[in-house]
Amino acid sequence: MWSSFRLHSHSLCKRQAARFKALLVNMSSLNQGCENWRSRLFAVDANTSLGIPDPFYFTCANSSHHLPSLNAQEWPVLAQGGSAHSVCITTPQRISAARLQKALGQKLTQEVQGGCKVLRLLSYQPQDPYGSLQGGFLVLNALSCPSIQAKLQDLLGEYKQHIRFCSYQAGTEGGIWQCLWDLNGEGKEIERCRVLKVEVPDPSPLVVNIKKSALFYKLEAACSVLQECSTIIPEASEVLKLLKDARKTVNSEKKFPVIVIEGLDATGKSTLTESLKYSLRAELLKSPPECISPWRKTFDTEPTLLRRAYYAVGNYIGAAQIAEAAQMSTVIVDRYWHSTAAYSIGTEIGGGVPNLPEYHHEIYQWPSDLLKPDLVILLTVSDEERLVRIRKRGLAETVEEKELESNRMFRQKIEEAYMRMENPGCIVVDASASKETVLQHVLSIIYRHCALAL
Ligand SMILES: Nc1ncnc2c1ncn2[C@@H]1O[C@H](COP(=O)(O)OP(=O)(O)OP(=O)(O)O)[C@@H](O)[C@H]1O
Ligand SMILES: Cc1cn([C@H]2C[C@H](O)[C@@H](COP(=O)(O)O)O2)c(=O)[nH]c1=O
Repeated sequence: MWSSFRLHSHSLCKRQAARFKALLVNMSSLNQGCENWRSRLFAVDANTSLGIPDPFYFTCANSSHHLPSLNAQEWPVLAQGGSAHSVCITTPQRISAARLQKALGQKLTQEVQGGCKVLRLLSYQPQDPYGSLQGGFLVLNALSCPSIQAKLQDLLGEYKQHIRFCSYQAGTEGGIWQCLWDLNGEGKEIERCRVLKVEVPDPSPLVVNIKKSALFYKLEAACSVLQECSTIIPEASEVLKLLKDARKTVNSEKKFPVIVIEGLDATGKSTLTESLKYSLRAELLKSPPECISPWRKTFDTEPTLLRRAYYAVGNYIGAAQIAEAAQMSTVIVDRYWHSTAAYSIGTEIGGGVPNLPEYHHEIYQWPSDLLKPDLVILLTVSDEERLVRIRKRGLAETVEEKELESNRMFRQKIEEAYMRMENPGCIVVDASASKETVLQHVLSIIYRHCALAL
């Protein structure tokens, strides 16, 4: 890195050379602190609507590193005269970091328009992927726009204590350099390092992110998020209080079967579960449970970490109610863990089905401390039929439901995630037939699997 800087400095004019000297002084004082930053592994998430169908990965190191340098031609945006900048959120406190990620995402997409792509960026230290994960963004500008850096510095100035801002430049030797900027005052370059090629890493930062902040495989993990945010979102304490109450009378031995009905919205779950309730004289429960639904809107507008913790805790409150009800009758549940998992995975992995983690991956497994149903039915209908049903129904939609309506790839990804769930897996039922035919089909599956008399 040092020799490359020296080579580079030959062509610098006097003023630039003076600035460069100051930079080296800065670097030596910052070298210790930047060691961590330099070896980070970055994942840029796919975003089909922005024309990035697959995630891509890179790392940064000094020039003596053995990995091949990323060639400017391999980052077409730079090769074609565009620009690239990254923002990494360094706040260690996860609730603040999650809120900052959401606020910055909205700000960047609203304010940097005109050929700019704002992509989700995740990075970690390979020696400690879970402890060092950081969120952020990569801003790609296809057009040559010299003012973009100034605009970003201006936009990000107020967050300077909590972010690391970098620009990317094609070097004279054909490689790419990542330049770390100090956002104080006019902003100045502090350090630069080479951008190196990385194949798909294991674990992928995208999967680490799911396990850390989008899917909770233990009640304790989801509760600690709600506890941490209860000072800023009082509703979180209410949810925890209801959890405590619900679990006071937990019955672990079920006497009657528990049957879950899953599927994308408007596939006919409510219609079917109401009919099953009547046909089987069953108790009908829904996720999230009614007692916490007054706070659903609040959590739906919060960042992923908080929103998913709410749904996760909802499953455990639901589990206590299911266990109680299963003492007296068959229980039908409209959505449960599989919805929580499929929507989290489908939302947190960009692009299409090929980007999902492979079959039997740990993220498709059931949480060990959550009551398991005896049977899970997944309703599927064609895209066309589902849209007809949504329009006929005319209810308000969540952001995801709107996304599902407009984005076929997103729909396929969530449905595929449902199908990859294991222990228990889903039995897929084509629900395009009439309501009565679907009911009879599902009843026959229930009788077969749950040994109920016809
Ligand atoms: N088999 C069917 N054939 C035709 N229409 C149906 C069928 N099942 C349900 N519908 C209609 O489709 C619409 C959506 O059904 P329903 O509300 O049961 O879906 P849902 O899966 O519960 O949706 P959500 O998850 O969004 O609450 C309703 O208008 C319903 O009457
Ligand atoms: C239970 C549950 C729901 N969601 C999201 C997925 C959809 O956007 C809506 C559907 O809810 P509806 O009450 O069936 O209309 O909620 C989720 O993300 N995670 C969950 O656990």
